[in-house]
Amino acid sequence: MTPTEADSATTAEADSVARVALVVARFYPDLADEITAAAEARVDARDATVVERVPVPGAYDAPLVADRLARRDDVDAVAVLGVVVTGDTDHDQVVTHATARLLGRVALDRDTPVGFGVLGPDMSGAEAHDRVEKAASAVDAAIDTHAALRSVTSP
Ligand SMILES: Nc1c(NC[C@H](O)[C@H](O)[C@H](O)CO)[nH]c(=O)[nH]c1=O
Ligand SMILES: CC(=O)[C@@H](O)COP(=O)(O)O
Repeated sequence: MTPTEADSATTAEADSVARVALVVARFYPDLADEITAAAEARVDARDATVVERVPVPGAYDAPLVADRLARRDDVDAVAVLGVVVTGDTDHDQVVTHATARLLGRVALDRDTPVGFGVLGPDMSGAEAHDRVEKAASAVDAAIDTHAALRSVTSP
């Protein structure tokens, strides 16, 4: 292989590595740590790379940060991770539905995949613990959507 061929092969390889940003709602810190570890394992399994990890206080605070990250040229996809647990009121419904809706807007406005890895509503902490892998699968969804976009975008 000539140096020029080697360079273009390296560039093509770099181009195919999805660059993922993680936004982590830390409202329940232990669960957030579990989900982050699982999400980073998914990134590794996909031969992708984490370009940024940004903690936010709660799920509802994630869309603004996801939007800022989705504007960046070095971010191919964003995954938002967190847990919304049921309390005494319907606060969990309000937070989860608003977060989901706003994150959908980020994806469309920024033309960037935003994986939804927020567990809840109608969920206890124990149930969330059992669903850590489901939250982490938002990474796969974001990477797969990035690949889908590449396949349908005109050169
Ligand atoms: N109850 C939960 C929240 N609530 C907090 C909001 O997400 C937000 O931080 C607050 O309203 C200030 O903007 N967040 C979670 O992630 N999980 C919950 O169970
Ligand atoms: C339990 C929580 O973290 C949150 O969903 C809010 O709880 P509450 O409905 O009791 O205000």
